Amino acid sequence: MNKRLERLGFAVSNTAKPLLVLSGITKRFGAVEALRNVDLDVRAGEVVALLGDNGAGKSTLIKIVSGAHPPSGGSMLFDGKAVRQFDPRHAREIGIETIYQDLALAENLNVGANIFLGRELRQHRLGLPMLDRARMREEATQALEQLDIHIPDLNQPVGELSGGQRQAVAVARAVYWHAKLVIMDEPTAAVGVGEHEAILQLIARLAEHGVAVILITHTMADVWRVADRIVVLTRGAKALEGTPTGLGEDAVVRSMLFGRQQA
Ligand SMILES: Nc1ncnc2c1ncn2[C@@H]1O[C@H](COP(=O)(O)OP(=O)(O)OP(=O)(O)O)[C@@H](O)[C@H]1O
Repeated sequence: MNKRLERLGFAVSNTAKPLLVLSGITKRFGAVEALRNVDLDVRAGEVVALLGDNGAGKSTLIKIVSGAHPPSGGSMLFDGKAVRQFDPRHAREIGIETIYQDLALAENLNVGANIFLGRELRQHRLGLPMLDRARMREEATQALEQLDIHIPDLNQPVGELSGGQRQAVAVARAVYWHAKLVIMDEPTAAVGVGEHEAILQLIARLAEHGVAVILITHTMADVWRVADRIVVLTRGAKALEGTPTGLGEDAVVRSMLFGRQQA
């Protein structure tokens, strides 16, 4: 199975151990303690929904995993190695891609150019490095096919695509660059009903291909559709953890509102 995925170009992790292990993560912003002693494991091919009310600490936690903030305390292991360098470029290099709501796409460029944004393929012609547009287009097409994403005209500027298609381009870019963990921040927040479904299917496909997904969402129905596990943060601490069926929606919502004691 892993060999086949590797041939398809997916980054394959050792599934026996968790891919991401956060232990005792704490984050302080001056007097504000945004995270308190948070533990979190995520395995390859697993979709973990990270839930919590506004200000619970979800963004802070994913910013630590994606290298945007260093933690104030605690440790992070990724793919069996301790992470000591917290910067977004390093996170991407080790296989952690974060898809924020703005998707970080260049609206005026086409799909292929977006997949290779900042990491363009070049070829030498007459001794000069030139963009290899043909190869980028070919590889972009393959990256989309691997995830069963259909975009009729790859020459269209990304700004003209629908919200779901743009989300798919951002995911294809992550997978093309060998993401082992994809963090998605409210991916269905700004899309229509049909597109919403397509994004859920995309998340499920990522997991089928062995990619781990951390999903931040406020939409409970999405959690029950795609998540293998739920982690609820309340006021910076982990309040609840378990499978959707094991926990049940009432307990999850109560925990989001009231925290550990009352859940
Ligand atoms: N850069 C910062 N400086 C100071 N305080 C911050 C900073 N970032 C976050 N916080 C504080 O940390 C706490 C957690 O915020 P965070 O944005 O992580 O929550 P959240 O669960 O993502 O909420 P939301 O769903 O509203 O985005 C809040 O009290 C917030 O005000």
